[in-house]
Amino acid sequence: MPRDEARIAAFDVIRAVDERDAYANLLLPRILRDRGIRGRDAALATELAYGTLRGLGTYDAIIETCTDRAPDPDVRDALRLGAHQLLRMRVPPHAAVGTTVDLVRLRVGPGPAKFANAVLRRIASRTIEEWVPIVAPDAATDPVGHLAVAHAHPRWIVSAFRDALGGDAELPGLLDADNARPLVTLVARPGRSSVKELEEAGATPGRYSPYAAYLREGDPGQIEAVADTRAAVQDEASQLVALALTRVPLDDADAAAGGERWLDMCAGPGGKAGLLDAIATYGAGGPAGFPGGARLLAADVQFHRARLVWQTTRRADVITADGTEPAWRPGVFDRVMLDAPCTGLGALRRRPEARWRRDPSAIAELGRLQRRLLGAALDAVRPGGVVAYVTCSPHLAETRVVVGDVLARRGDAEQLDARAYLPEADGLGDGPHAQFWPHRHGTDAMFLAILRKRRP
Ligand SMILES: C[S@@+](CC[C@H](N)C(=O)[O-])C[C@H]1O[C@@H](n2cnc3c(N)ncnc32)[C@H](O)[C@@H]1O
Repeated sequence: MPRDEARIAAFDVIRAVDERDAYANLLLPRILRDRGIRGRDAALATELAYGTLRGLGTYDAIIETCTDRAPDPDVRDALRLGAHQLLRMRVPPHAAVGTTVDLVRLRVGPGPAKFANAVLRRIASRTIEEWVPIVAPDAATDPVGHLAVAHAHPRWIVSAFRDALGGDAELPGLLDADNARPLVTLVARPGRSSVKELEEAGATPGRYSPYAAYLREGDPGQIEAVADTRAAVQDEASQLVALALTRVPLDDADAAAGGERWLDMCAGPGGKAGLLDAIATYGAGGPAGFPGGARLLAADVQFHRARLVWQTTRRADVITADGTEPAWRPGVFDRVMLDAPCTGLGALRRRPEARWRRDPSAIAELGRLQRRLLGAALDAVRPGGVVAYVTCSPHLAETRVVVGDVLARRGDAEQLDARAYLPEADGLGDGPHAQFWPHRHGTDAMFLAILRKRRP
């Protein structure tokens, strides 16, 4: 019988994530390439690995109900993989059970295979709709706990999303959007590529960003414009927050004199810097857009991430520097992008295991760093200049609270209505900040606040 390469690959990825904190989105492509797994088998391995990792919380609750002793970690990983096939994929039960038992026999041994067989049969006795009321807290008395198990998210993340959304109504939609594979979105960097060029390579125009194109199938790395950094993979909200910064008018004498100076303070790996570099050089390409002729300095505290920025930009100056101990003179920049280090809770759909790894205790420390960086960004910008504070997280403690605290502490900045610079998108919230959402916009949950430094 031929070896079930797709399931073996998925199992090996799940084991590596569990055992040594590997990143599935880095490891899986390597395993597929090294083992020559392509086409439908590669697609199956991806769905098995990513789907299982996303659903861990739900599957573990069900496995616990179906066992009288805790399984060894390798057996538990196989049971999780089997549970995903039984409960969320259209794999016939006999095939899901049989292939998982074979996998346990191959990778662990014959004794555990018998045990796995018994547990999987119990799991297969109910559908996911029947299991959830059994293993999840009651929805009426503990709605957050219920959603956490039903939609496979840690409870603290569901709570944080509920706070950021301001209620329960949209929560199931948001959690479902996190569980779906995101579209691959490309950016055609203006002056260097065009949406038309990406369309010719098989993509379709994006919904919001004038530079976006969706790639429904195929490897983006094979597209010529992507291979030579004229285009790139970039979430549409990421494109829009960078564009928004360049749209804020600086209608005063300082801006008119000579070209503008821009700073991207936390630039690695260079998604936003790549777009800002192209707009700085060639202009935004639209009637109201920035006309070009600016100079971008891109910095990151980590050398290897600064290197990635250097590889993806053309004209920008790129340095390794700590934004909290600036390597630049204060008050010299017209526009500053601060895409702050954050929990990344807005991009959970991209990294299947990330939700189970994030630790709420990191928020306090990140919050201190975010406040210091935002203070430093305001120091770096000249009076009349603007700062974009961006996070790929909707968590209030990383977004509104940080901006509110920094504004309250210093009297030299005011918040603009960021939504005014994002006319393409609605549903961005009550302002003055803008909050994108996966379930509303099909983008990451990106947050943008725009601050203007007051004149003395
Ligand atoms: C959210 S990522 C930026 C993503 C990037 N703007 C993009 O679009 O590709 C945050 C970055 O901040 C960097 N960073 C963290 N602390 C920093 C500091 N004190 N100064 C400068 N960069 C820092 C991290 O190395 C990381 O690359």
